[in-house]
Amino acid sequence: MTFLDMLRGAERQNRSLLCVGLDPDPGKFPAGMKGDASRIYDFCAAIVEATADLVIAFKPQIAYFAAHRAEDQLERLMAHMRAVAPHVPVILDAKRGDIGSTAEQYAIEAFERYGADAVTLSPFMGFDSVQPYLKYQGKGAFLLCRTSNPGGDDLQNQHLASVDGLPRVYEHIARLAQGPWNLNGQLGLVVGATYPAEIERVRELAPTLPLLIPGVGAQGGDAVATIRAGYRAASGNTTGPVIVNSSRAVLYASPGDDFAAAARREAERTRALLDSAKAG
Ligand SMILES: O=c1ccn([C@@H]2O[C@H](COP(=O)(O)O)[C@@H](O)[C@H]2O)c(=O)[nH]1
Repeated sequence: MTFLDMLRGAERQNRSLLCVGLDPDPGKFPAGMKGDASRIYDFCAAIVEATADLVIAFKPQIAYFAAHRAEDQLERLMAHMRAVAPHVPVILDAKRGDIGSTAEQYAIEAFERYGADAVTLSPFMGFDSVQPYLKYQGKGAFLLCRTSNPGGDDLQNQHLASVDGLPRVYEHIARLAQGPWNLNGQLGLVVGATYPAEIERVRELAPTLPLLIPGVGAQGGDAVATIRAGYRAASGNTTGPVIVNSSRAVLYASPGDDFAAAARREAERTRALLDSAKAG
């Protein structure tokens, strides 16, 4: 089954557009675990178990594991997600981007070592830096397009004088991903919930691509505006799904031992908000 099939299946089965991001920070764990990096797996596994029926995807952010020498815990977590939620795709947020030979190694890391269904990539180094990931049939690759941080303006919002129509960089990325770069229909785009107008523009330029949209919750992105800008009711397989990520707001909904139950409540609340915005 391809990443896109899984995504559509999880959206249907869990009636959700919410992706729970797994950004484990031991400094924010509840009292019994606080500061203990050896409990990263336990913390994330509890979140996964509490939200497995509420999400369209999970998105572990690799930096939060690597920074604590916890790659082995990420491997265990990937296996756990497969066991607890086999219908939910996992997007490894790695933001890789390097020359082809190195990209081949990063692709092995994402798809063979961790068994991810999709990965996030920087398109900055061009198509040959993306191509190695596309050799993995059915796997997804999300290119950073219009990111959620204010500094995204520094490059992504600049005009490209060398391209017809003087598009902004993020518009050019969207066109490449919808068109010539998308050899086997594996590409998607990352667009920040903090910029609904740009989500709308990207949706216009890339109508069939899945959009991974971080920035609701802790970054203050507007969930309702996000859905209005990026969600289009499905017509067959030609409409690109939207995947709205929230990490810290879900993970740290309570500082106490009830963190998993609180995460579930926050995930339910966000899922309902996204769902209600589809109607409006
Ligand atoms: O443009 C981007 C691309 C990726 N991210 C990642 O998403 C989560 C957001 O976490 P929150 O706690 O919900 O703010 C995090 O892993 C980022 O690395 C992003 O925020 N913006």
